[in-house]
Amino acid sequence: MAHLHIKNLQAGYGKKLILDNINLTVEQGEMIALLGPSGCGKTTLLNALCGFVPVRHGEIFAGNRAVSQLPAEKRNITMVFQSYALWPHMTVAQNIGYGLKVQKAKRADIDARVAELLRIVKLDGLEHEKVTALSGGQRQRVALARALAIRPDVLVLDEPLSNLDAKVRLSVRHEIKALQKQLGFTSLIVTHDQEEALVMADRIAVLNQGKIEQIGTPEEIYHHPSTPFVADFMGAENHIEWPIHDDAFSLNLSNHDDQLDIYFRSESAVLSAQPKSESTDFNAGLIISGHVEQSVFFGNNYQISVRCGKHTIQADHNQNLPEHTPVTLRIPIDALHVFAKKEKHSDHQKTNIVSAKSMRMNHVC
Ligand SMILES: Nc1ncnc2c1ncn2[C@@H]1O[C@H](COP(=O)(O)OP(=O)(O)OP(=O)(O)O)[C@@H](O)[C@H]1O
Repeated sequence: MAHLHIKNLQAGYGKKLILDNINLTVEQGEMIALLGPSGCGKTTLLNALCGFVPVRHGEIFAGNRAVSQLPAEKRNITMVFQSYALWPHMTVAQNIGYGLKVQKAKRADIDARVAELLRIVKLDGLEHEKVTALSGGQRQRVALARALAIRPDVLVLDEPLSNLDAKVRLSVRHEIKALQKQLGFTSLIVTHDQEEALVMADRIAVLNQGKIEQIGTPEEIYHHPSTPFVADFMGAENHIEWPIHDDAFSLNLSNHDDQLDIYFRSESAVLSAQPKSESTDFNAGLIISGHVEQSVFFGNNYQISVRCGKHTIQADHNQNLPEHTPVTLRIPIDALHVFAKKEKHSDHQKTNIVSAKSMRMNHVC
């Protein structure tokens, strides 16, 4: 399969501009997940690639072909839809072979390709079934096989797993990933499930309001978010603005003038069920004192809501704690996502955590 190159792409509906200056390269055989909140433009981007939404500006290259002015059927970019979009009156084999039939391929070639794909998606034996007789997971495999049958340059998948129940979803997720590695298809997958993106994608592009905020490997996006939006979206749900005039919070910083936004995950907060004391190591990161407001069981641990002055901080803990228990939280410097606030009307700037760590700790707030 070919690689995909999207250059300065703008697209929208009527006068409404939805995608603004999208630049993205998907390498041959790579899977990129488009991740972002509802309405940020993920589906619009897939539709623009497939030719269902016109491109206003910019260019799309699939392989070395400029395709953005071609009609949908000439682009060789195929979509797997959330709702499967199978023909209900056709059998599994007829659905899979449909695209080849439209292309007027020879009967024998269609049969051979259909048989190959039935094997690949593990549906052999079901070729004569009506698709209405299949489970959701099986239908999605038919949809995938149908999309792959025509050997597209690029495969795009729009929330392909969201109609499946949780258990089937996990297995189909792994099947698609394994197929992608085995067949080496170039693909873009839309999801708003962050775990799905982390597990399936080679790289993740996080979209916010029609723009790409960050592109990187799952590890980069998870551990090194480059903007407050990405940090928050990827699960660093605790947010404080620094400086904070509250004795419950202590953080040693060398530069007292910094205006910072600090994000961290509940899993990074180390909780001890005792109040802050003389023996607390204030150089050990962000130290927060408070009391338990709520404790919720999550299976492998408890999520504890800790009231700290005006803030409520979420921390994971291995034990249930009664309401009002005094606690101290420690968040290591490495686990803090720190962003310097810039002038009004300009963006945040990522502050290098490593340099924050190496700062001389000379001030306890
Ligand atoms: N056919 C349409 N006509 C006008 N506006 C549309 C149309 N389709 C989508 N939009 C608008 O475009 C914006 C982006 O929609 P899009 O479906 O691309 O978002 P999304 O990120 O895929 O959202 P979701 O995760 O909810 O599917 C939204 O504001 C939406 O209301």
